[in-house]
Amino acid sequence: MGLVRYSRWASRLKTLNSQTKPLLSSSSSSFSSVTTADNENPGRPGPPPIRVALTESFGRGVFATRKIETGELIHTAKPVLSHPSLSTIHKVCYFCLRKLKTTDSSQAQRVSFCSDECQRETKGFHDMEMRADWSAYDDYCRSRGLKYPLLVKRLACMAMSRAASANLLDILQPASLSPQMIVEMEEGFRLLRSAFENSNIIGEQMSFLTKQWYIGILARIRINAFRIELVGALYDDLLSSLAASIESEAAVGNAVYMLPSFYNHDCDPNSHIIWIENADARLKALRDVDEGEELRICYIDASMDHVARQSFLSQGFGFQCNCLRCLSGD
Ligand SMILES: C[S@@+](CC[C@H](N)C(=O)[O-])C[C@H]1O[C@@H](n2cnc3c(N)ncnc32)[C@H](O)[C@@H]1O
Repeated sequence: MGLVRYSRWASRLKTLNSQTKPLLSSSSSSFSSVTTADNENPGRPGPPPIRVALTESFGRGVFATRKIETGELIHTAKPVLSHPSLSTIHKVCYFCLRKLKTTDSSQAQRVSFCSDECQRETKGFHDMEMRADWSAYDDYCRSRGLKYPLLVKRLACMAMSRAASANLLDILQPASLSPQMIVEMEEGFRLLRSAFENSNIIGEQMSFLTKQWYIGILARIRINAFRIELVGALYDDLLSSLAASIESEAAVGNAVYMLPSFYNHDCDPNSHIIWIENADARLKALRDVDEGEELRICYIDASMDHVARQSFLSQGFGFQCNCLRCLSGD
């Protein structure tokens, strides 16, 4: 998924499903780190004004539980899984993806952190990562231009060090995969497993690491991972008014979130997701949203024409877009 760069359609997605039964409450403990200002108690964070419920035709979606105003911060979210791109790995914090102020060329082979806090957060799984030789796995990703296997590697290390459950992503919708995609993933699985085996990590710690697990995680990451492009703090106010039409810098990495993964796509979205300085996501309203209206973001560059958008969504995410803009042929 990527930043929204374009939005011009008038909203017609009104009052969808205001009676729907919530599947997940936004204050649920499984969505730690989701915060917003409470209008009745200014200055005090309250539960965000959203709920996850079934939509009429796109599975689960996110709905406003009250009127939300243009530019309002709906909620923030911390990633449950993140990894820098291989090209930025020595330029950004290995945990939060914040750009590092200085990079020490004598330490070019080592990853760095922006703070002691980020280093502490990674302690368990980073120690596990350091025990194995990842050169063959990283070469496999680099030579094929793959980024998602890096997230699988990190989740595997988190699960082995008990920093996260191996089932962490089970709640997310998986992509349907073609037999050819599965064959291509098998090579990655073999390399991941042998990196652990060669570092003498064996037994119970590795019992979850089956081919089925590896493919299941990649299937979920394929639909739910976000490509992180940082816009920088100075852009925040501008973004509220210009609806994300500002070009951001190249991706610093990829990440998976829980609540943002339930936002459906629209080629004329009423909300968007942005990253200011690190992988902490901010979901903001692009226009006024009524209570009960579904909140949707744009997964791709909305300035593309109809054919290009459908092709991107079909090839990248495996679905045909049925938003109002596409249905109108625009
Ligand atoms: C990131 S998930 C969004 C949450 C998902 N609906 C769920 O139940 O978990 C993306 C998936 O939602 C569905 N979807 C989202 N936006 C859609 C759209 N505009 N048209 C058709 N299907 C859509 C597709 O199945 C897509 O693969």
